[in-house]
Amino acid sequence: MSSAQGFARPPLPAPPERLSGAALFLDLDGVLAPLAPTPDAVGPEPRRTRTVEQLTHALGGRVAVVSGRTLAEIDRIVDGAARAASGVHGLERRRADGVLSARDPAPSVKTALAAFHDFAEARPGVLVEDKGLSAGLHFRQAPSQADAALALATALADETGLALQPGSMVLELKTPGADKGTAVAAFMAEAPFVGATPVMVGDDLTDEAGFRAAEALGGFGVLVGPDRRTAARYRLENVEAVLDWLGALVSAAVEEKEARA
Ligand SMILES: O=P(O)(O)OC[C@H]1O[C@H](O[C@H]2O[C@H](CO)[C@@H](O)[C@H](O)[C@H]2O)[C@H](O)[C@@H](O)[C@@H]1O
Repeated sequence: MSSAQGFARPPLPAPPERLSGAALFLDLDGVLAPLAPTPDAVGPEPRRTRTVEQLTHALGGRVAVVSGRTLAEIDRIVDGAARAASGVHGLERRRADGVLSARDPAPSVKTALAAFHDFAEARPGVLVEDKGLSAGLHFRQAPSQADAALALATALADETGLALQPGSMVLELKTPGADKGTAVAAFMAEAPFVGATPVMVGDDLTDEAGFRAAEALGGFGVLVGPDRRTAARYRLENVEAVLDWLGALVSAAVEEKEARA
């Protein structure tokens, strides 16, 4: 992005197509799946499922989906292909060996949900998402409500102590205490991730914590979508480019294994 757009640095390059000893942390919406009008409109897609399966195999299991969605939603959308996964912005996690852990939901998530439902009732197109550990207020289909939604969510965050997580045409109030960075760090302390180079791939503000964690642990972030102020070191244009790049990583890992055999 140019200095005329607010900061001065060269455009971010595309990531390398060969990564030895990498661990991949993949965001879901906007990275593995194109954005859709509503959360429910995103469903399983064979190329996505195959790519996550092949990558997991090629990297010896060092792949996790790290999403704002719940684990149940991740499993629905990637059709069970993600062995390791973290849901609700780091608040719940399934290790590669299947062990589950989650924060206790803050009781005030229910207060936020009630207020979001009251808000949505009077505003066609606004949707409320109940994720247990967090409450989401979606306005993709009612963009004129963005300012009012922000005012409500900000006031509720002040009142309840819930963490405000802005996303793509969504505002979430979540149980405090974790983010995608803490999820990446937790995976990296366990088998089969320990000792690998973490690579976080994401598009959203919630992914910045993951980019920073990957950098701090000797790896890097890959931003998906338009360039912006970011902690990521590389950039890919869209979901199609992500799937192509992951496919190239699979081929390179297979070649490397064959050369060693
Ligand atoms: O961390 P992610 O995997 O990127 O999840 C972020 C949020 O994704 C979902 O909402 C977004 O995608 C929807 C479907 O494309 C879209 O309709 C919505 O406007 C986006 O904000 C999901 O519903 C949220 O729970 C996730 O936090």
